[in-house]
Amino acid sequence: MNPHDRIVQHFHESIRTKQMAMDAVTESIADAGHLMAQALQAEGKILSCGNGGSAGDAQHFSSELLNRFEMERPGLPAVALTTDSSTLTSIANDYSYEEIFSKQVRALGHPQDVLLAISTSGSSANVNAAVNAAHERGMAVVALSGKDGGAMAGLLGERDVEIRVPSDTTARIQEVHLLAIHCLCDLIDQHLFGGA
Ligand SMILES: O=C(CO)[C@@H](O)[C@H](O)[C@H](O)[C@H](O)COP(=O)(O)O
Ligand SMILES: [Zn+2]
Repeated sequence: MNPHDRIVQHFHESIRTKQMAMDAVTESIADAGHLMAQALQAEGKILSCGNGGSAGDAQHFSSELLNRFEMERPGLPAVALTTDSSTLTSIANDYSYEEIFSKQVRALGHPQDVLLAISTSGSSANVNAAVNAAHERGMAVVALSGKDGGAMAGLLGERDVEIRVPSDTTARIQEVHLLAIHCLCDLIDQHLFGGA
């Protein structure tokens, strides 16, 4: 297939996935936005984590809370657990890669906080360990996943929200995750600061 046709195929697949996902995840995004806004209103913060492209999404989300999304408003408390290379490398080196997020959750997390756990497969051990650590700290979890939800789906409880993208393609799932992240930012702003 020539480059032009490959590009068109990616665009068509992405459009199709977003169309399909819209019906599947709208309610869960609304629930997650409400949960996060309530946490922030209660002086809580949002911790976020993920691997690879999802680490980028974790940082994208935290930056839009700390700085701003579209509305002029004060910064909101958020921490991406994917950025501090000294912390990440020392935990991986001294303990294991699986603990790079969970050890941070245990150090930073409080019951009024929320963890945004991002994994297209739902089977990344370090993200799932962070989910368990968040529960130990009494925190609620918003899971951004895909495929069959992976092992992460089985870790979630009543207070948690799962936003599972109905696709088996990692890149397509990530493209919907980013759209969901922007919806969450908008819902938080609307909930906390009203009107556009
Ligand atoms: O961004 C991509 C693929 O589009 C990759 O970097 C991807 O994030 C990595 O393979 C991750 O390790 C996948 O982890 P997960 O989404 O299954 O938790
Ligand atoms: Zn990617």
